[in-house]
Amino acid sequence: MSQGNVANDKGGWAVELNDCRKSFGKTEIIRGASLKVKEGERVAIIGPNGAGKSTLFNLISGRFGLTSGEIKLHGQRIDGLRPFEISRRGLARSFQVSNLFGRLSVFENIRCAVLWSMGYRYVFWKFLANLHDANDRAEQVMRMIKLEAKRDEAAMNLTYAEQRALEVGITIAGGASVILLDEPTAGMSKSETSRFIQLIREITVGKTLLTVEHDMGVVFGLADKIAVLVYGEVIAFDTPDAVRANARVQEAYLGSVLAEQQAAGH
Ligand SMILES: Nc1ncnc2c1ncn2[C@@H]1O[C@H](COP(=O)(O)OP(=O)(O)OP(=O)(O)O)[C@@H](O)[C@H]1O
Repeated sequence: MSQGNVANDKGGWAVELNDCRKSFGKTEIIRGASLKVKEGERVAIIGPNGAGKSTLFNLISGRFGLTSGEIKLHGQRIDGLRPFEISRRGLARSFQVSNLFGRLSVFENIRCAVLWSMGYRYVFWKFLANLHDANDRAEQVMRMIKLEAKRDEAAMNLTYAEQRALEVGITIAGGASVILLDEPTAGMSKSETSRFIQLIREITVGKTLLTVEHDMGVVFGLADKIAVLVYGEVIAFDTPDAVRANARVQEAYLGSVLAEQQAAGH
């Protein structure tokens, strides 16, 4: 692994996992995973089915508690915090399962996410005072995800790719600095995927991105670095070229996956 232990130029790591472990009952699923992600880096987490990728996301976002180890966001411990507390500290995640309000319009879906992130759910006078800011931010996000033309369309009437773009818009609506995307291109056609990757690239400029992904085309096209998770351990964390050339990764995972995806024309 070429991952150093010295913090980057900005003076810190965006996300740090130190010897993280997670058991469900007697089964240990995350088995001493460590990872240090620099500010502004785009990292793809890959690995076989059941390796623990989604579990790792659930640990980082606070949905699950750690069995042992520590997780830091911008140098501050976040393990033990609740998901909304972690989200207020600037980490946002998307879900594989749709998070949209089907009957609400594109604009309303985004504005809900903006207001939620501002924390004005219950304080009505604050809500009114800040509605203007929320509207501006929602308009801005809608432009970023290129759905201005669908502004008043109900989310349930969008195409699948548009719904996924809206999901990403909702994830970034609060202006989080660290974004976790769980299989963002799952279920998309090849052309939708390449457009979507470009979109993710644009909207995550200057942000730290962690993504779980099965499509190696997406991984190699998007990631600055790749973390390979096998049986709950990060066995490699390096640039795409170095990971591709890593014999242990080839043997444990990548060799068979690349052969399969090439055969399937991906
Ligand atoms: N809440 C839970 N309770 C018990 N076992 C769980 C729970 N969540 C996940 N697991 C188990 O942990 C293992 C890892 O699951 P996880 O979904 O994290 O893997 P993954 O790498 O994301 O897999 P995939 O690529 O198939 O999505 C699986 O064996 C799963 O059954």
